[in-house]
Amino acid sequence: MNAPAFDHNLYAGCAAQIISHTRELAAKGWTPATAGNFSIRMDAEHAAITISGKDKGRLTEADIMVVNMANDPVATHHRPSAEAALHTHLYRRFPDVGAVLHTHSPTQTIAGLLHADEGRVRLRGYELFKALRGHTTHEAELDLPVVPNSQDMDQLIASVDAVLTQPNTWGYLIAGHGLYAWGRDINEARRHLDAFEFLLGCELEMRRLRGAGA
Ligand SMILES: CSCCC(=O)C(=O)COP(=O)(O)O
Ligand SMILES: [Zn+2]
Repeated sequence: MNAPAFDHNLYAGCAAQIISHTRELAAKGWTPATAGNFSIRMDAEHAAITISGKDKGRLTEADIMVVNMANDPVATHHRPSAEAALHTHLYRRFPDVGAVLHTHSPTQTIAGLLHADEGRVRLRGYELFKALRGHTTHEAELDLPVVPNSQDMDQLIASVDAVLTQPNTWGYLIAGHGLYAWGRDINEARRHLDAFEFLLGCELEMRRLRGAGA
C-alpha cells in the first residue's frame, strides 16, 4: 500500500494554527474581500497553505490544503493560493523559515504605493525593531523592501530576490498590494507581521503630521 502523501495529524495541526491567526487578522481588517494567504512549512517538501479565493476570516480545515515546494497540489483537486509560489520561494530560499503570512491592510497597501519609486521603506530609530529577530536596538536603520506588483509570480520572485539582500529582513511590501512577513514558526511570523504593520502605520502618521505642518 502506498505511504500517505503527508502526515495528516501534522497537517491538521498546521491548519488549526492558520485558522486561529487568520480569524484575528481578518478581525483587524487586514484580509478584505478574500485577500491574504497563509502557510506553514510541514517538512522539507510540503507546506500547508490556504486555498485560493476563500474568505480568510472564515476558514475551516477544508479551506486549507497541502502543496509541495514546486507549488503542486498534493492529494487534493483544490487550487492553492494564486500566490503560493511566493510562499514556496521563501521556504526554498531560507531553510529556517517555517511560516509565511500575507495580508492586505490599508496601511500596508498604501505604504507600498507611497514608497514604490524608492524600492524600500527606510525606518529609523524605533524601539519596536527589537520585535524583529536579530535586531537588538532602536539605534539602527532598517529598509523594508518594496517591489512592484505583478500578476506574473516568476517576475515577482525575481524582484524579491533582487532586494532581499540583507540578513534578518523578515518581510517585503508589494506596491499597492500588501505585505509578506515570515519567521521560523507562525508565532514569530505573526510577530513580524504585527511589527511591520505598526512601523508602517507610524511612518504614515508622521507623513500626515508633517504634511499638516506639525
Ligand atoms: C481579492 S485579493 C486578490 C488576490 C490576492 O492578492 C490575495 O492575496 C488572495 O489570493 P488567494 O489566491 O490566496 O486567495
Ligand atoms: Zn495578495
